[in-house]
Amino acid sequence: MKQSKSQFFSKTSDDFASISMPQSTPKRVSKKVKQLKRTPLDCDALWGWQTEDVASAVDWNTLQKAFDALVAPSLWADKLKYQKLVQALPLRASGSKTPLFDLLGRTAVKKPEEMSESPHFAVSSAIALQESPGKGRGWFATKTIEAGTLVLVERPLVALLDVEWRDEPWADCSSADTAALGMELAKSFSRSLASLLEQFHPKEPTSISSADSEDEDIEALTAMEDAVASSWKQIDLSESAKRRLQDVVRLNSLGFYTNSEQLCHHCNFLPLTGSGVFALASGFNHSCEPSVQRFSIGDLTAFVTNQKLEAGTELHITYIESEMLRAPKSLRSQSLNRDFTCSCPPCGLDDPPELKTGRRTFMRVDAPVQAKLSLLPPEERVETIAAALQGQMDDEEDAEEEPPEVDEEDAGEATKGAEKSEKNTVLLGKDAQELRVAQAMALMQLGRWEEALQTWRQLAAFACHHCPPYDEALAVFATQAALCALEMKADASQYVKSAIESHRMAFGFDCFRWRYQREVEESSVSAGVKESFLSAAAGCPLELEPFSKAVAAWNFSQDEVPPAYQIFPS
Ligand SMILES: C[S@@+](CC[C@H](N)C(=O)[O-])C[C@H]1O[C@@H](n2cnc3c(N)ncnc32)[C@H](O)[C@@H]1O
Repeated sequence: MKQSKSQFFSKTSDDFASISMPQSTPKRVSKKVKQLKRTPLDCDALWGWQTEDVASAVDWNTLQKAFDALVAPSLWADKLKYQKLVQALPLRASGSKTPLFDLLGRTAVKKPEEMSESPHFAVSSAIALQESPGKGRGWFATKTIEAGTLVLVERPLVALLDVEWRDEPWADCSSADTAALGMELAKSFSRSLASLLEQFHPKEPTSISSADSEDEDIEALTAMEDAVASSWKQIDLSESAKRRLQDVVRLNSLGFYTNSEQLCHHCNFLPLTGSGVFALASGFNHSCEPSVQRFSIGDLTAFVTNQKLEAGTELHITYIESEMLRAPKSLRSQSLNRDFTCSCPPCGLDDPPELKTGRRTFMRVDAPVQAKLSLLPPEERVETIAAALQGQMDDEEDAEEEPPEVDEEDAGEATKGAEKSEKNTVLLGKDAQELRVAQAMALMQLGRWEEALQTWRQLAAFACHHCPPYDEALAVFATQAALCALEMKADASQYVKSAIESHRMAFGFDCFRWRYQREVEESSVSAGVKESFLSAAAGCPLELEPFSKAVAAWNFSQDEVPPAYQIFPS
């Protein structure tokens, strides 16, 4: 199932309805955290390419070959460490060689010949870091940028793979990923890194806590705090400066996930999942109407515009999942759980009254629910999911009750409402999408191609109507729809075209065949259909259309577009 992305996380933020990947059960070993030696990071030696056209400047061929070699089974069996990943995935590009500090507004002290061997980033010369009123720094367009433009590819300054800390006794703590990354930062600490991080947000330690201490295992939490304290012990900084740096990690780290939108073989890439602090990407502010989306190849993370941007416009990403962006404001801000209140246009709108009154129960489609569903025979899975999409749950355990979010001025109204209202069950769009994916896959397993096609169309309709333009999931939904249509011996050309074009726009360059070959090979359709699809995709001309035209080509009926969220009883 699609992996949820935590963006500049606070991973505790969306645990009220998390859709997390099933993770391998951490081994409970009570061992001391290994203090691995790291060379202090020399940020003065970091540089990258500044260029007008990032997509053509990057040497994708070399990168793709290196990636394929990395994930080839013989190498894949090794326990991967982040340091190995960095060496294995080269970022080669062209353009003007620019020291990192120059882009951050401080002149680099090193001469070009003293710079490191490999570049750290490739950035568009059409964007610049500037002051963003009320938000600190932000990235702005300095000239018109078209939709589907790659503006930045960057390797993190400091990063860690999740598999590197999953065996720690504190791995289940809600802020374990941030703590692990903070410890990694301490290990690579240097003067130049300190100087670079001075420009990062926040400037002072914050009081917002990342841990949801109510449900935490106190022993594990203490072990984690001890490990963090021990890793910072050797660093010659005040306690407040150390706390600030841990906040810098918490408020600036980005998770990276390879091929996260794919459905048939995403598990192959789980060992590549990690998180890092990026020098340039940490300048992106949040909006619930983001104009930039991202994807990763290992730790190399790329940022692509999803709409045309005029000079002077700020580029935003989303810090929450794209399927949450049309959820009610109170749920979005709960998911965001950050040190700011979003003031984007949708955040100016009020929530529907039924969400302000009474008690609400969320239907969660998280890892345990997904695991339970996957154990059901396909027919039963299809029926169970159909019932769940109508708000019927067998298992009260799969629901999570929450008090309503109430504005002070609505409090009187809400109390009145609570007395008379029944309990509402909320099915968020992101959970409904997970259910539909599981349903469509089960229908394909059963050879019920027509119903599967209808479900893939609904998934695509949701992505087109409730997610930012060219959501990455659209490519996979269109691919699966095409495979079903081909099994039905129906015309699949529109779906193939949509898969190729939406993929090009979401990923900023044409790499569909490279990314999707395996996804298609692992699908449950016949070998002949796989072959037909791949040859149709190879022969499909790339005609990029405006998003509205690309959506119109699907010809969705009104009934096919699922709501952004549902409240039962409706
Ligand atoms: C990853 S940093 C983004 C860059 C940051 N503005 C800076 O000056 O370094 C995240 C922080 O930026 C601020 N921020 C991001 N999006 C914002 C928004 N929409 N409104 C206000 N502040 C925002 C918040 O303080 C947040 O914790």
